[in-house]
Amino acid sequence: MRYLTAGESHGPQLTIIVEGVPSQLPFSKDKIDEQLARRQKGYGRGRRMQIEKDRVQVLSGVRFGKTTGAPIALVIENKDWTHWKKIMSPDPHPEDAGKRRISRPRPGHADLNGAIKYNHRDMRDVLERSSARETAARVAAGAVARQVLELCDIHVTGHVTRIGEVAAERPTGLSLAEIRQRSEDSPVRCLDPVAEQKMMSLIDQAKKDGDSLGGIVEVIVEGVPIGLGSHVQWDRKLDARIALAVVSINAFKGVEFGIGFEAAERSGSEVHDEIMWSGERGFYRATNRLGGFEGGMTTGEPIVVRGVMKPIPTLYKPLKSVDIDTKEPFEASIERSDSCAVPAASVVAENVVAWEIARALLEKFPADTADELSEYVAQYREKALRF
Ligand SMILES: Cc1cc2nc3c(=O)[nH]c(=O)nc-3n(C[C@H](O)[C@H](O)[C@H](O)COP(=O)(O)O)c2cc1C
Ligand SMILES: C=C(O[C@@H]1CC(C(=O)O)=C[C@@H](OP(=O)(O)O)[C@H]1O)C(=O)O
Repeated sequence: MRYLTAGESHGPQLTIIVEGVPSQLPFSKDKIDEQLARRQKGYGRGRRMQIEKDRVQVLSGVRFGKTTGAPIALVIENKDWTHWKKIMSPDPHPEDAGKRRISRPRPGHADLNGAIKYNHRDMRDVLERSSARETAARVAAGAVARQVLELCDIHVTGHVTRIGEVAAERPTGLSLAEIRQRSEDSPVRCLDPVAEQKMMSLIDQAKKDGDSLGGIVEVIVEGVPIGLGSHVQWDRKLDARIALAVVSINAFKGVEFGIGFEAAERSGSEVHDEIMWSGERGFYRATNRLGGFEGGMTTGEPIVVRGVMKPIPTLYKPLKSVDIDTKEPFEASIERSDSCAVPAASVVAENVVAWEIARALLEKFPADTADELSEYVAQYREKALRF
């Protein structure tokens, strides 16, 4: 499977083309809309989310509720575009062109590097595409992948484990359904009600101070067969591909699996997951400290991956920067902005991870139809159990 996205933050729409989805897969537009709606929520989002109401249009590759095997073209409209038609016009000499030219780069955003690289004197030509509006498109692609995963009884969920200085570990023993429900009920997608309140106050304070906050999100995937990904070539290692997908989310700066960076502090006997066997389960692990991966392949234990998001770069609080025209320093660049988007980003993370797993699943079990795929997976699971 592969996909491409196109579209600017204030252009008419986001466009997604998804290819490689098997035919005859029951396809639900509502399930995509559900993921898009989840991404729009979250305490700390700015005014743009009150304008948008993301819904997908399915333009190809689906007929009478099932995939045909052809490329699936999806569109998400930007409602805000009506206010930006002139500024975003593709015409050579649009009326008002240049009126709102941006010459003041924000530290932490793509503005300055993109302007120099692509020779744009109006940094809108950079920020429109570097905007995390594009993550709506990635969520739509991920929501298609989730439908492939559901067919094979693989389920993905996520939650927030930190915002700023407030951490909230996942209580042990929660089922995936409970994690999903609790994070769904929380405005910051956090599983701990005490931490939730602290996170919300912290976001209120950051907003008041004209500042922003980052955090950490965790994604958990259950039902993954042993052996997705491969040790034989660097770019086939599935943990590495998931790491790329997570760090490619706007403002994400790092990723870890299982105990992650804590592995550096522990000795081997406190890190590696001992191998067990039972007739009922086949091979399994006593613990899951490595987060579901060894040798770039899934171990069959839940995949546990965390990503760290830096604070949002657009601030009301002045940060030093230099105007690209006058070369004079200035100290404030006021733009409408989110103050914390970690809860929304956890939904993006779930969906980009879902995409990578579905892709790896179809690499291990190449199938033209949904039936073939579920049959191959079931056969393999049986074989692995008897190994
Ligand atoms: C869901 C989401 C919403 C975001 N909202 C904003 C925002 O309102 N303002 C902003 O400056 N950056 C926002 N960002 C972060 C920027 O898009 C990101 O920092 C920028 O593209 C630069 O890329 P980098 O941080 O990955 O280097 C958001 C990120 C995500 C994932
Ligand atoms: C539009 C979305 O996120 C945007 C991401 C973003 C940025 O710079 O990344 C800036 C803001 O948009 P605007 O410039 O219109 O205020 C966010 O709201 C979205 O998530 O759908």
